[in-house]
Amino acid sequence: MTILHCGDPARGKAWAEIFARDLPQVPFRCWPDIGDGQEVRYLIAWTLSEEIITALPNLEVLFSIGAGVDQLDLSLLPDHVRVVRMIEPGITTTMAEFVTMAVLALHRDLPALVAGQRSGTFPYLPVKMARERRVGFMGLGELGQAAIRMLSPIGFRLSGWSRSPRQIEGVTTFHGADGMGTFLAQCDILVCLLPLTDETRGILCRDTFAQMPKGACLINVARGGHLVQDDLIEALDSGQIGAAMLDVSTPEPLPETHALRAHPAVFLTPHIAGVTRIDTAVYALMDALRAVMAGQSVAGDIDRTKGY
Ligand SMILES: O=CC(=O)O
Repeated sequence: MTILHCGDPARGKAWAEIFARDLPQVPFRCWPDIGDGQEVRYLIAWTLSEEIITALPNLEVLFSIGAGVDQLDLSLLPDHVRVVRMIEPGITTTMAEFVTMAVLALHRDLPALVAGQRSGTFPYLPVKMARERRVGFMGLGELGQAAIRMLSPIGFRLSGWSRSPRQIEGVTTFHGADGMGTFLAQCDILVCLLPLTDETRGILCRDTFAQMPKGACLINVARGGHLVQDDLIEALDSGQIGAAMLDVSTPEPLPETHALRAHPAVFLTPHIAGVTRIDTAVYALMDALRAVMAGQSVAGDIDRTKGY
């Protein structure tokens, strides 16, 4: 009953040592050193290949190294293989910190201030207080709720949209297709933290931007596939969207000549908002593995029919 790590060798080495100490009954191996492939019941990976899946005929559970699972080609997996995403304090905290930074940066017009520094105009822009700014979250899962908790004491007016109804203290919530228009109409800053599925691909598009207040801002810390990049460029150029902070793009990184790279109203970061931490994720992984071995459900269980 072996667990196989497939990814960054430094992380694999560190985790192998911690497993040997804390969960010695589950041998921990690092790809490509799989030993007897028949023994591997558990795989922890960021992406999948046919070569890996073919080498593991008795695989039972795939653990994602990340919070999302869309980067794993799940069609390679037999239907019975359970998929568990990573829920760990390192990702949650770094994501909440990043979103807080991004919301504050857009709230205080940082892109325009930086552009003003570069051009030497140093514009004296009107200043609003947090209680005058409406921040809306698309996606109210683990990461969205953590960011909301961090932002809440600053005083922003918080709202959220999700596929099915959610109640969160201090947050005005909307759901489903019917709730989308009303939600968007009151987003001065929109934060996307949705899982990427067939339904959410391209959700940040011309039609969505048109329903937001003129000059509203966008933060995408989910996946590049949520955003129709050409629609964003058009919305930025028309002033419908005032500024954007994008931690993800298609592809990553964007080509050097891409219009978003040099756009004065856009901040791009290299998919670094929420980071799986070597020192915290290993304990979350061991907890999830212990629960799985005891036949229990875990918070990160993925419904493979829904994709999240
Ligand atoms: O994008 C990062 C993750 O899925 O954790």
